[in-house]
Amino acid sequence: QEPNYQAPEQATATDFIEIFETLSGKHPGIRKGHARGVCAAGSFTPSSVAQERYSSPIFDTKVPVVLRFSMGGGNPNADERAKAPRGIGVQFQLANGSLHQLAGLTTPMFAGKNPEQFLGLLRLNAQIRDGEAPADARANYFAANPEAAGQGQWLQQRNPAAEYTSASYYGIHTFFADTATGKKDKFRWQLIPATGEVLLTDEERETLPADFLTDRLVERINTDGAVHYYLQWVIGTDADATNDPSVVWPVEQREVVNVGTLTISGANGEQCTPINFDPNLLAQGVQASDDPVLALRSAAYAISFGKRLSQQ
Ligand code: HEM
Repeated sequence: QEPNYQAPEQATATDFIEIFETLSGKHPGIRKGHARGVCAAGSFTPSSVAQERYSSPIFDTKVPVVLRFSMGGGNPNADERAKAPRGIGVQFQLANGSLHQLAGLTTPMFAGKNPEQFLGLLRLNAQIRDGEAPADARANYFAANPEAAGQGQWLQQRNPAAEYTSASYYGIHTFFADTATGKKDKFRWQLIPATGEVLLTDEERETLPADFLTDRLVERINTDGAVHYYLQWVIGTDADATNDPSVVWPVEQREVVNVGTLTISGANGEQCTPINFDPNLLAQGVQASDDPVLALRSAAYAISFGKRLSQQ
């Protein structure tokens, strides 16, 4: 039978949990995605611009945050020198007792316009690895599913960041925020390191060990005391897609609102271990868009969380 290199018609959360295990093996008690990572903690200080413009309690006052930096994929020993996506999870612990969460990547786009395209790519990667499909099947897949190709191209075009704290992170999906005047802003969030992006040199990519990011994170905080990121909301126009995470908005031509500063002052503890960084856990005043990838994530994270807590 001819192998099928097309995107599947359907993609469920369980399909993803299965393909992550096929690609990365069974790792009981560990996250099924972004398996390798490190906790961090700090605070979020809202900007006065955000306080005036938005009604959400996210911006009421300075709040504690718990974070996790990670390598994409289900391998708990993932090579940190790889030109692969990295992630950040952030939990804002609001004064009113509610939570707000972010989970973003170091790429400004996702590998697919919908879960089906992403699942098809992951399944094909497994087939190619196992010799069940020729390596050039990926080019055929991208010809039929061009939206799945952009993230890999973007990653190949640059070295990964030198530290977890010298990378920008992107929310990728579209969200909506209630303004103080009763309107809605359509936005995508991004976290920009205050001291700028720093990438690995080619030499470092050859000489560093496969695990260096946690050491560098701990050293950075010990040396500098704290690390700062600007949390920015890029405001979309009617021209910008709300439901397609493979498309990057033209940020240079858009209004960018500095909504606050994220400060990281500790790392390598256990604070993030009990957290499921579900990106649909949003504080009052912020809503998810109709992005089908965002919608699917909650179920996948819940399955992974349940398995992790029950040592599966
Ligand atoms: C169909 C699409 C996706 C699936 C099936 C998926 C699945 C998963 C799973 C199962 C986990 C582990 C969750 C846990 O055990 O706590 C995870 C973690 C993560 N994902 Fe996704 N994901 C998808 C898309 C995305 C996208 C679009 C982003 C970024 C915008 C993203 C960012 C992250 C991050 C940062 C983590 C690590 C969270 C942590 O540190 O606990 N994922 N993903």
